[in-house]
Amino acid sequence: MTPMMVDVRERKAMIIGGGRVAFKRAKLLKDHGAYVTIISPHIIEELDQLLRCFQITWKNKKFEPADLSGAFIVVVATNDHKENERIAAAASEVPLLNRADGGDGGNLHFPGIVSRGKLTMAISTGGASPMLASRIKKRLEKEFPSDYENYVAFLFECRQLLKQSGLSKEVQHDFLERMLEESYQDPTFQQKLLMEIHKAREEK
Ligand SMILES: C[C@@]1(CC(=O)O)c2cc3[nH]c(cc4nc(cc5[nH]c(cc(n2)[C@H]1CCC(=O)O)[C@@](C)(CC(=O)O)[C@@H]5CCC(=O)O)C(CC(=O)O)=C4CCC(=O)O)c(CCC(=O)O)c3CC(=O)O
Ligand SMILES: NC(=O)C1=CN([C@@H]2O[C@H](COP(=O)(O)OP(=O)(O)OC[C@H]3O[C@@H](n4cnc5c(N)ncnc54)[C@H](O)[C@@H]3O)[C@@H](O)[C@H]2O)C=CC1
Repeated sequence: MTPMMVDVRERKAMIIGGGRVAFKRAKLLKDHGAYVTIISPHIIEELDQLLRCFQITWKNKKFEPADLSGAFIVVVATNDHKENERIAAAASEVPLLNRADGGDGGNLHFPGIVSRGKLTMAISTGGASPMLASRIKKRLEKEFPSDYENYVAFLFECRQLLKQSGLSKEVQHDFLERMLEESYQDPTFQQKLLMEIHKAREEK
């Protein structure tokens, strides 16, 4: 498996199954702007609440191949292995196919994810130990607390400013390196560096 980032905005995502795994995938895909449809004769309470809060379609029925029409991504997440096999075979033409049960035919695994604004860390063990992925995820969540996203936003702002600055590549590179020094996690120092970049741009 090759790690990649996929843009699912305004793409059709079909999730077959209505349990805990379906809930996790529906939330993730909806958060990233996909049009999500759940196909399952039964859904858990958390999923029911998610449907009420967000625009997610629920087809209260068992899977049929016609359900896959126009799908960009299919998540096979029923608790019936034979049924999962049948769905995966019917979805062979769908660009992205995930099998929550790890069975054959899929070309996509969901990793453990830690997001801090524009920073994304994804952990996959390739089926060796999802629990290890979960442990590593918890370690990363501690190492990068939720306010780390502000620092990432600062880095983004600096880099955008530099790219439009007309400053020489060498000077840009110096700033790009400097902004990674630990002191710039402090908002006061961030402001100082932003002002320095503005000044360098004006004096150019
Ligand atoms: C192939 C994959 C499916 C996919 O790509 O969707 C898959 C498959 C299966 N998982 C199973 C079980 C568990 N999965 C977890 C946890 C996570 N599982 C995740 C991903 C993946 N799991 C993909 C591979 C990625 C990889 O290997 O690293 C994580 C990383 C991301 C996420 O799910 O969001 C998330 C951790 C991060 C987080 O916490 O966010 C736990 C632990 C827990 O819940 O604490 C258990 C119980 C312990 C155990 O069984 O090991 C079973 C057996 C089911 C059964 O026995 O019925 C199968 C089927 C099989 O055996 O392959
Ligand atoms: N990726 C992961 O993290 C994990 C993956 N798994 C795997 O994912 C699968 C689903 O796990 P859970 O969500 O915990 O199961 P679950 O038992 O909570 O839910 C299964 C859902 O499938 C639905 N379903 C059954 N037959 C169907 C059909 N023909 N058409 C449509 N829907 C149907 C049921 O109504 C139910 O909503 C399991 O096969 C398991 O092997 C399980 C745990 C973790």
